[in-house]
Amino acid sequence: MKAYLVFEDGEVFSGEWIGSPREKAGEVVFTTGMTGYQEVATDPSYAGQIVTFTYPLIGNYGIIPGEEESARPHCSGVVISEGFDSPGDSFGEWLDFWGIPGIVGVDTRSVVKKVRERGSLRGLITAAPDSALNRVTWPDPLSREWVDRVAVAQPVAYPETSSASCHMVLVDFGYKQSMLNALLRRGYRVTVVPYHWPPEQIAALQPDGLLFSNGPGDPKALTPYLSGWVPLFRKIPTMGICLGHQLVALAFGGDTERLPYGHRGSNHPVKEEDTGKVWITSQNHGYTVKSDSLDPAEWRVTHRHVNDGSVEGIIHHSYPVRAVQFHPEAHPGPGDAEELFDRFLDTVSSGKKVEAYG
Ligand SMILES: NC(=O)CC[C@H](N)C(=O)O
Repeated sequence: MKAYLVFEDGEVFSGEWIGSPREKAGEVVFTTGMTGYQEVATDPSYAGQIVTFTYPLIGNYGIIPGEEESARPHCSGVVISEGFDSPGDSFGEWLDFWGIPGIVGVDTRSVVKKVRERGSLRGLITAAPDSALNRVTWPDPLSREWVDRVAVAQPVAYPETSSASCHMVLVDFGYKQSMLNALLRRGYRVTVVPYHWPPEQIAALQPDGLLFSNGPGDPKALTPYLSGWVPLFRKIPTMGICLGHQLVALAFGGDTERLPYGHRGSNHPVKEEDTGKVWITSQNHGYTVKSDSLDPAEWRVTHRHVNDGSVEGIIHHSYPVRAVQFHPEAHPGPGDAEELFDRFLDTVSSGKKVEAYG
């Protein structure tokens, strides 16, 4: 069956259907990872987005149980150059099962060039391109609906029973499984809590540390939930990742803005300002913390993107709070930055002050 990717400016790309035969709209983004299509599709941060894979062959190693980043795929659709379906564990059948449409056989280089030149654009995967733009309702990234769709509604404890003395609270905006795994692997007991819980309710759990998770949409959609966090940040070692990083900055009066077309992929170079070391990082974000929006008397920028100089990491001078825009848990992508968990958790377990883990 023919499928079409219709951009909001009217340009149409054609291909063949893959996955579920239903029309869906979303922000068209691209990811440059060479592998990891299953992790990308199940990363809750992609909710509301149509993901274009720049790697030309997708589906070639099937679906691998246990590699999901959450219980199901969340993206609105996928755009693929060449698809490969291995019988029995086919990416296309898996997308179909979960109701996600896709288009294959597309000139993805041209799609990516368009998004890079025009900036972030919305699009629609459809079988009827002619009247498509008249009937579409575009998803609103400033809606909290995206986070509500993917985040927990009730607290969940991991493992179910644990004698671990160190307790981490993961404030959930749509966390990736590998973020939770990174904590469990290091022997922590973790409670995942809904993002809308007031800080006092979270403090009552007596966490030794807080992790603010990744998540979909515009961080400013969450600003009503950020008041009251700063006093907690003063006392409890906290790390923010991706959306969590943006929210930590907003909670302290910083500002965020949209990048022209985002950073998504497993090959983003990030420089650690202190050491000059460059890590190759896994990324998936469309927004960024504005460089000059944080008070330098309070904050130091620890990491910057090598390509565009955007802020990739921050640390507070006196509170035990740090945050990174990239994904130290990787999945998909290289583990260069994984040591950040160890630095953070060192501080959590020893009660050391922030200076020790910069
Ligand atoms: N992976 C994430 O947490 C993404 C954060 C935010 N939704 C952005 O696109 O910038």
